[in-house]
Amino acid sequence: MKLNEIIKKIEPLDELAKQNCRKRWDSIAKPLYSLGKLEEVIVQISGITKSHKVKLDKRALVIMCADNGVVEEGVTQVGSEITAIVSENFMDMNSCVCVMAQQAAVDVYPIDIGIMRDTKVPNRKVAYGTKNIRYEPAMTREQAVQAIEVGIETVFELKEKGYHILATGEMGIGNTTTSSAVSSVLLELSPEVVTGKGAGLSDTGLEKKRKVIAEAIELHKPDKNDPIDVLAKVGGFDIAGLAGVYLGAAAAKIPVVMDGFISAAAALAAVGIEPEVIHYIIPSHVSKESGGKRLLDALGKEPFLTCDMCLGEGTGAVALFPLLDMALEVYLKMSTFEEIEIEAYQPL
Ligand SMILES: O=C(O)c1ccc[n+]([C@@H]2O[C@H](COP(=O)([O-])O)[C@@H](O)[C@H]2O)c1
Ligand SMILES: Cc1cc2nc[nH]c2cc1C
Repeated sequence: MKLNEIIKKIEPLDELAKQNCRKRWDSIAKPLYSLGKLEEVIVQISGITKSHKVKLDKRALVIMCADNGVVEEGVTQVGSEITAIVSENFMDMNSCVCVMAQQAAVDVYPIDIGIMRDTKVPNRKVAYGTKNIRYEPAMTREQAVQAIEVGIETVFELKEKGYHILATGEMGIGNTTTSSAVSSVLLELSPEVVTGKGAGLSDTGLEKKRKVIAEAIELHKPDKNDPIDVLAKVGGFDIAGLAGVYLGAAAAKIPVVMDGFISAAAALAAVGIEPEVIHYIIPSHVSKESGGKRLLDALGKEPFLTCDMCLGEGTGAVALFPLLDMALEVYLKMSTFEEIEIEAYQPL
């Protein structure tokens, strides 16, 4: 599925469906707007799906798994080999997000979009890891587009399987370095401001990480007005794949729940490619990673959850589903003022 054709399919949300959804909320026997963002998110989903009859029965988490050449520079606490190990654990439902997803009835779809060795994870590899951005662009522009298209195709495969809502997740040692680099360029903020410790880096490691990011940006000069250039030069296959998930979801009219820092960096790139995508994205939590809040602010999204999480894998996104379920139950099942009044006037 070609990126250019997908972009053309992305439309504004359906205002009539949103109005009908709002009417239903306003008829429910409770104070107006009293479920706040839980009401708004159901209205958003009705606009995305073009129907006030909102359904969230079938939900899938897409986990883009990939390695990053920049790990050679000592910007992470653990080595690249961990990416493959954790990614294969997804297949055995043996990771934090898998436990959470089972609890929230979310199906888990890990994808090997560029792990550095062969794995038992479904293979959509663009390459065996990216290049080290300190010396070379992470990937070619063609590879960035290919990774985006993997994300788009994944969405359409899941649509075919009947999924009503998607969530984003990723696994890739070193991907907070690439996400920070992408954020630094797209937000026009220094690496100091947007770069944190990722998965448990030391203070000296953090200094090194910021320096490596600054050097990579200086060397490759990514064009902030061209998000594909930014993804190709200082991003990763996982981030590009997730950007494709947002673009694909918007084209397929499927709501997509965004996870933490890496997922938000990918969202910023996707919105840079096609601004209308923003309306199809549902935020979940604010990552504890330094740039997490900055990215949400730039996307104009407020988190539902502030849990100081920074695990990745899609854990924050999956954590939102029980809340979405409660909101939808009230929306679908609660009596209206009219119904209650009629009951109240029934003779005893
Ligand atoms: O999503 C987040 O907010 C987040 C913040 C920090 C770390 N992570 C996870 O940790 C890994 C990246 O950390 P690092 O230090 O290797 O760049 C990667 O597999 C992510 O899923 C995720
Ligand atoms: C063990 C481990 C699990 C992860 N899950 C997401 N990122 C991770 C990083 C590490 C190190």
